[in-house]
Amino acid sequence: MRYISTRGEAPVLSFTDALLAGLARDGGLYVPETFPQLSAGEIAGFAGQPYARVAETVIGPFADSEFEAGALRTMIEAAYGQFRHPAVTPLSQIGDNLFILELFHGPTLAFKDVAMQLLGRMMDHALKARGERATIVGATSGDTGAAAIEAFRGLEQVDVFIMYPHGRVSDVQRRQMTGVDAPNIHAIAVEGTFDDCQNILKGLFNDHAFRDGLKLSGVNSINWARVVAQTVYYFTSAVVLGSPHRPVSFTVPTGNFGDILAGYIAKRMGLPVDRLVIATNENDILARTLDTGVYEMASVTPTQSPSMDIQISSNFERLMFEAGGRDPAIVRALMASLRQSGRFTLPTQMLGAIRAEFDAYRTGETGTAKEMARVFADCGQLIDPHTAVAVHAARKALARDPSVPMVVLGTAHPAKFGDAVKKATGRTAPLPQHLAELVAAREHFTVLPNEQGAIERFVRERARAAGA
Ligand SMILES: Cc1ncc(COP(=O)(O)O)c(C=O)c1O
Ligand SMILES: N[C@@H](CCOP(=O)(O)O)C(=O)O
Repeated sequence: MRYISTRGEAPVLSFTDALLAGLARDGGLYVPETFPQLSAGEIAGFAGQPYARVAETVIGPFADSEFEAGALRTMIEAAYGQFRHPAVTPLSQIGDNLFILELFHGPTLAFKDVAMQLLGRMMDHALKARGERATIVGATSGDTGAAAIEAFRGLEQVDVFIMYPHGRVSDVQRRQMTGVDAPNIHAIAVEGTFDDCQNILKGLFNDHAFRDGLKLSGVNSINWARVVAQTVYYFTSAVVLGSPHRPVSFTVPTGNFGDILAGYIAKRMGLPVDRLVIATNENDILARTLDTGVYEMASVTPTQSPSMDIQISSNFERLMFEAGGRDPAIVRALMASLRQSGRFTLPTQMLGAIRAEFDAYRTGETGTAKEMARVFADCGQLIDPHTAVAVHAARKALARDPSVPMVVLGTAHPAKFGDAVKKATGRTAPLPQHLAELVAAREHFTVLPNEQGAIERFVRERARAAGA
């Protein structure tokens, strides 16, 4: 399988090259040249299979022969052996035809672990095979950073630099990043928002001298391997609910658009997905875009679901590429407009193609808190504020078509957002023991200004790949 850039001006790469590259050199995102197809029979065969077996079948065609025989299976088994639930991503039911897909049973209690546990192993494997080192940079609103630090800490081949918005992540999220004392891990508190961190991240990749000198690599969902690993749980959950004989819809709490894009990819691979529902908090740029056709940035409002406090939703670019008939010139023009004026208008055909697959709903702060309280009152289940945003949206979507089962992606454990959960429900979700110890540990982090130059200097001084 070969990978092309959404902007059409970067080298075509293999899976492992795209894995190690992160962002394409033209500023675009890598996508596969074609989507592998799974037949109804193959999907039906997933019923009763362990998660790791399904992962091997779904991910295998994207990476095909790039790992030596048995290596992908070994990495997948090791990655999902880290999860605290035997089903890896179990489903629970909270209402008529309404289900939560629990994606938070990994080491850092968020859906990011599902992809990151595998990504860490694949990168380490590829780097060792090439005898190379890499400098991994990441931008996080809290969860990606913790998952990356957990997956990469102590690894010989990589140094990891994670930028997070100073003062805008939950206490547990911050301590999961800053409580790790490992020589290859660097937590950077940037004086800005998550969008600022992500802009700097893209700036680092677009500075080709810096990028090449440091052998830069990325673990955000701009990395295609992240998205493909997240595709697996759409298959496992839909099959439990009767697919491929029955369509299933999904509602996804959305920020950078990686998680819901994975659902779209699953559909393109043959999974009978009915609707894909984008759930946003008050930072509702995507809901506005689907409504009006205009993607227009506004300022970021801090909310109790901080991981979705975002205006630049990177993976929307991959969807625009698909919905625009894979024409990179259209994507380049729209992204240039965003850079210049903070907005773009989707061409009519592209907007129509997106609306044919996606719906979008916004949930405000009061609705989020009420939803946490309602799910607790109805089912005795604590859910985190990101999941609550999505349950609220899912109820609206279900009211329009109650006949299709709706799966809400439960993206974080309630204990990660203890204050918001307690305020809404009066209850405390206890942290698992291994995290209780970590969040009590001494914190290690550096506060830096919201300037690409300052981050470049910091990374250059500390990265072991510098000059390698
Ligand atoms: C808990 C949680 N929910 C939802 C999201 C949004 O996911 P995505 O950025 O893939 O849209 C994030 C961050 O990515 C998150 O950490
Ligand atoms: N909400 C995310 C933001 C980055 O998302 P990613 O999926 O692109 O890594 C976070 O928790 O950091």
